[in-house]
Amino acid sequence: MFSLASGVYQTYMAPQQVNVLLVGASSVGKTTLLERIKVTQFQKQGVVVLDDDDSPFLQELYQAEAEEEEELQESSSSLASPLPTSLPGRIVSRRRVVEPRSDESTTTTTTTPTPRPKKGLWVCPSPPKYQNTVTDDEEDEVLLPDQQSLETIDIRNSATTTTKTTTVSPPSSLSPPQQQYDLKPNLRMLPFSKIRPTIGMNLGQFKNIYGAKCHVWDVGGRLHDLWERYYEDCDAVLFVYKWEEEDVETNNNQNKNEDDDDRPRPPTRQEQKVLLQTVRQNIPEDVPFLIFLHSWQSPAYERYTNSIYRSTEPLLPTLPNQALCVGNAGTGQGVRAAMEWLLPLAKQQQRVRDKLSAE
Ligand SMILES: Nc1nc2c(ncn2[C@@H]2O[C@H](COP(=O)(O)OP(=O)(O)OP(=O)(O)O)[C@@H](O)[C@H]2O)c(=O)[nH]1
Ligand SMILES: [Mg+2]
Repeated sequence: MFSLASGVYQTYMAPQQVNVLLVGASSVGKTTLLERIKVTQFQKQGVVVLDDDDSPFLQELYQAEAEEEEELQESSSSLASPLPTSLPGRIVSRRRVVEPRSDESTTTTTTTPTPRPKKGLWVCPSPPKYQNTVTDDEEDEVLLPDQQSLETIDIRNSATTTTKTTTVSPPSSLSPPQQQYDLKPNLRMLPFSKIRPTIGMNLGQFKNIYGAKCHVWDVGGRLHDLWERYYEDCDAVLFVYKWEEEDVETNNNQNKNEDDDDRPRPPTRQEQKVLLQTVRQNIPEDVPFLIFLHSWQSPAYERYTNSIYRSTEPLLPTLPNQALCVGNAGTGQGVRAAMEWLLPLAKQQQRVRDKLSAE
């Protein structure tokens, strides 16, 4: 009887499981991003994925795009006009955006008609709610800091070899000093010094983010030959691309952290692009694909957002389920926005796939 009940639960009521493949070159901050996701406050309910051009949220995006273009025009005449500092993350996607549930403050209707983006790309500023919005008190999906664990699986031998390392709550003096975004109450991210190069794979398991049980596979950059083992089973891809103003070829020495001798040198733009193309070519178009432009210079990041988009134009989305998001794993900037784009869409696409295969 129990097995019948659990079968019914698994089939009809259990949250959908979404497998997210987290890849990118070595030392670009994938594991740091995973650690950030662990301490980020996400919504538990699902959000609705919309295609509808007339949604209030989209109207808001169009408005933001129009304002940004105006700003750009102004800034071309006066050079030093920084972007507003209130945008913790941005998403550019070709087609879909996520519509928060109606109780969210972002669904404000605009009375005046707003022009559409001219570039054919949607620039999505994170709604104001992303600014340190720690509102949900329920804390059941992420382990407390002193229980945090990083499950490392050695994929070179087989998936059966599993080692588990337990990490301890970091002393406050070690935590990154910058402003933190969307941090869960009473949690702190693992300090950078505790994040070591990944030899194998780290698995992050989340009980409920946007109504989905989420598994994040963080696969080490130096083992990129083995990434293909994961392509078939993933429902979404999070590709971390480290963005810097200058290519590392010209400032490699500045990039090297002290006591990081076991780390490979940071990848060049060209190396990252080749990797990105390789992964992109192997992932079907219907699988949501988010490029997370990881900008380490968080405080100056708002000032550079536009130049980031311009200098990374070849990365801009060309496929329907692809998006580009600028963020920072160290501070959490843009992380919530990225997951809010990725997970609901992954859930939706998974349902479409299941339906098609059942027919
Ligand atoms: N200042 C700063 N440093 C960061 C940030 N993210 C990562 N780092 C540093 O970069 C190092 C490498 O980050 P990881 O997350 O281990 O990189 P990775 O992509 O997982 O690398 P592999 O596991 O080798 O593939 C960390 O130990 C940090 O010291 C960031 O947002 N800001
Ligand atoms: Mg790693």
